Amino acid sequence: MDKLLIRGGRKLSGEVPISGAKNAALPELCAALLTEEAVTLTNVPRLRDVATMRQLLNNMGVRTDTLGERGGIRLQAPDGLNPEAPYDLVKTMRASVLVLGPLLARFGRARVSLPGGCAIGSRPVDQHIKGMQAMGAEIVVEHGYMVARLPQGRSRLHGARIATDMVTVTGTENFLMAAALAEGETLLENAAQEPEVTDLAEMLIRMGAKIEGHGTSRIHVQGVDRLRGCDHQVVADRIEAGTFLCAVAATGGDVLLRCGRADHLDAVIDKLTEAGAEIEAGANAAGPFIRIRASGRMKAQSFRTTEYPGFPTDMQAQFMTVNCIAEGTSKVTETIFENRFMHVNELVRLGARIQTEGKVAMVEGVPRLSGATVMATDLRASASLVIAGLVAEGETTVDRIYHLDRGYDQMEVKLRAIGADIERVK
Ligand SMILES: CC(=O)N[C@H]1[C@@H](OP(=O)(O)OP(=O)(O)OC[C@H]2O[C@@H](n3ccc(=O)[nH]c3=O)[C@H](O)[C@@H]2O)O[C@H](CO)[C@@H](O)[C@@H]1O
Ligand SMILES: C=C(OP(=O)(O)O)C(=O)O
Repeated sequence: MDKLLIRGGRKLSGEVPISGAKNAALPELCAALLTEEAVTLTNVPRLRDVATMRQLLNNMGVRTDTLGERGGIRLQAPDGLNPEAPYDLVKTMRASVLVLGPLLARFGRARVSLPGGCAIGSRPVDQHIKGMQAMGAEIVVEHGYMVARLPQGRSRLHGARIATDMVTVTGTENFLMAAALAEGETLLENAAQEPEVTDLAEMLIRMGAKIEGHGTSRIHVQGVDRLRGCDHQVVADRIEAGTFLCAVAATGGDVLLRCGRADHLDAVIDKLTEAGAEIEAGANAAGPFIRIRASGRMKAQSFRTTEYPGFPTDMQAQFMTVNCIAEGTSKVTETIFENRFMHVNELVRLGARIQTEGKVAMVEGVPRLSGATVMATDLRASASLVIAGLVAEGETTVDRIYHLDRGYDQMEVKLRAIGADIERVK
């Protein structure tokens, strides 16, 4: 099993290219199921989750070809494929649930394993099921699978008003894909406004879907009879960009994030600026960029995770590490997932002072952390430990980094290029 070995204490400087977003690429790979024509995605990040999604699609009969160096993937989903997502593939990646909407919309049936619980909480899919049922699907859960089909005599889902009990990102994405090919109009209330949802909607519109209101909490979809192929570039990963911003805020330095979208990271950038980092957003010939300059100790920042455009839960762990070595005490409240403080005990092993009670972590900043062996428990927890290792005195080993590889495109290579002393060991 791979580990990361980090010798802390170096400032970071230089340029980092930001990859395409995992959370946009995954639904967009699934959107290729909606048409028999070829779909080409570019800027797809090199991640374990992307490989798993490809495997899942290949297993159904979708052809996927890698194109060149720029993260290009061409997909073609023929008629008559096997609309099944087996447990072995689904268990490693919750985003597999995103095949449900497109399979039902195009083939009228799907058999998708329930994703099950994971390190950050129970993560049920009841809203996905409720929404598909509102669009006319019959769904039973048996032997750990969602077995979905259209009633006898129907060949398409129908439009519906879907108001979810909470804002759900993959739920909204599943409904968007299903509604794009349904008969009639769908109204999504309480829809997720995350940039990845908007990027998927833009891809679907390129495929011929009729969607309005994406990027707001009310999305209208007028279903069409068929969708066509398209070319689409995956939006930049705001969470990868935010993670590098936190790394520089923690270590100090001057780094430019190429292709980073500051407009998708307002809540994080506001907090980092209040903490004392200088952040500039702009654009050059290569596209948008974010530049961060940081020196000395940051000032601790309290925050509360909420849906976009609020502070993202996927940045909570990384910002907590910044708070661990900042001046002052901060209160971090996690409102999205029930169990997303798994990094706390590991950060404490590095010398952090954190107390948790339910959804709240109180972090008392300390002047320094000291290297130790720590264990990654989930994707963003891993990133928070890497940042902690970059500032800790001495050597830190981060074990179980397969979690990190699910969602970061060569993180250690990018960090080394800006001066970090970090290596992957087997
Ligand atoms: C692949 C992907 O895009 N993953 C992101 C997506 O996950 P994901 O789409 O799984 O997260 P959701 O937005 O659905 O979850 C929000 C909350 O709703 C609950 N819920 C959700 C659906 C449902 O049917 N029932 C239910 O109870 C969840 O348990 C959670 O407490 O959004 C999360 C919240 O921004 C991010 O942390 C993940 O990185
Ligand atoms: C929780 C995350 O991803 P997933 O929903 O794929 O588990 C994440 O990206 O931080």
